[in-house]
Amino acid sequence: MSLIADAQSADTQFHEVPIIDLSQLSSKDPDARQALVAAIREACIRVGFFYGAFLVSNHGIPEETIEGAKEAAKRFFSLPLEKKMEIENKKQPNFKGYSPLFSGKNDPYGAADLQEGFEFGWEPLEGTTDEGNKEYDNVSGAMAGGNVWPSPNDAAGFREAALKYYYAATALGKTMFPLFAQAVDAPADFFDDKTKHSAALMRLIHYPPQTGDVDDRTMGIGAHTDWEIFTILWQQPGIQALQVLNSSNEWVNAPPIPGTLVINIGDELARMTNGIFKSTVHRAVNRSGVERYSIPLFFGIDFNTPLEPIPTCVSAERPFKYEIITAGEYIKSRLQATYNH
Ligand SMILES: O=C(O)CCC(=O)C(=O)O
Ligand SMILES: [Fe+2]
Repeated sequence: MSLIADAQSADTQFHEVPIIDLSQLSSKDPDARQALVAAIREACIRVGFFYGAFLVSNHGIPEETIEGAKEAAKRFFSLPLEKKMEIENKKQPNFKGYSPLFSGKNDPYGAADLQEGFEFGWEPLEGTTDEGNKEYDNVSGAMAGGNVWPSPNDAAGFREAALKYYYAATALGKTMFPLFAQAVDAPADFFDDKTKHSAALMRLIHYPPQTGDVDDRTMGIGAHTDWEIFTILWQQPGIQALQVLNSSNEWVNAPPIPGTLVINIGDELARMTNGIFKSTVHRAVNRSGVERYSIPLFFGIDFNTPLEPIPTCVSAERPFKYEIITAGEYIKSRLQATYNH
């Protein structure tokens, strides 16, 4: 069946987030590849979220890299507020840096978010090679501007640990673009010329425990969709916080599952697929009584690239329904709406 016919006949109800085994991510076996592409297509049409499971192989983000980033985040967030505010995101043209508690409001109809975060994009790390990213250009367009970091005197090793995770997660992400392309019947290399510069933004998030006398409306992150092509999310083991909205407006829990990462579609890919792939609403609330950390990597197409339709996703009966703007213009407008509320 064609992609559009598949999308029209799909049952878009779900009561759990599907698990897809990505161990065969780089397999050259055509049958294994086809099965994987079909599973991704089905999950992205129906749910917009899946757990990428790595039952046989590791996902390429070593446990010590995850642990290093989480520990670095812990140390950074425990700094005095005035230190963190020196690199406040609102002082930067592209909202990189630190966002304090209640500074973001992801759900315009909800309360401000009970979380603090630190956001950054690609930059080289001395003494390592990151071959895929040599052409990176962060000087032009809507998202121009580099990263800001806490002083090494305050947060020794923070930048190194954060960038190490970033490289591992973007390397994994690069292997996923061909899958998403094939899942919409586009050539496997469809995203290659649109992802030369790693327009991936990584966020370290700290959710204080939300206990006692708290407003029911308060969320760690209010109901929202992500903005890029897809997100790779690491969530702290053992704590239920993330929830995904189904088409009956019920919140479906997406607890952490060991050996998996959560992968979800963002608005850029929903737009490029003309709504065939879902950018699904989700939220997180930490009522566990203990601190929670999570690390999303939001992997978009290059900021100066327009969000144009993928040809297989439009037809005479299904014309493109979005205004064409660049990825950078889109991301910048979402950042402004979230932090200048
Ligand atoms: O912390 C989580 O589990 C979700 C975070 C999230 O949805 C986001 O930052 O966009
Ligand atoms: Fe999100």
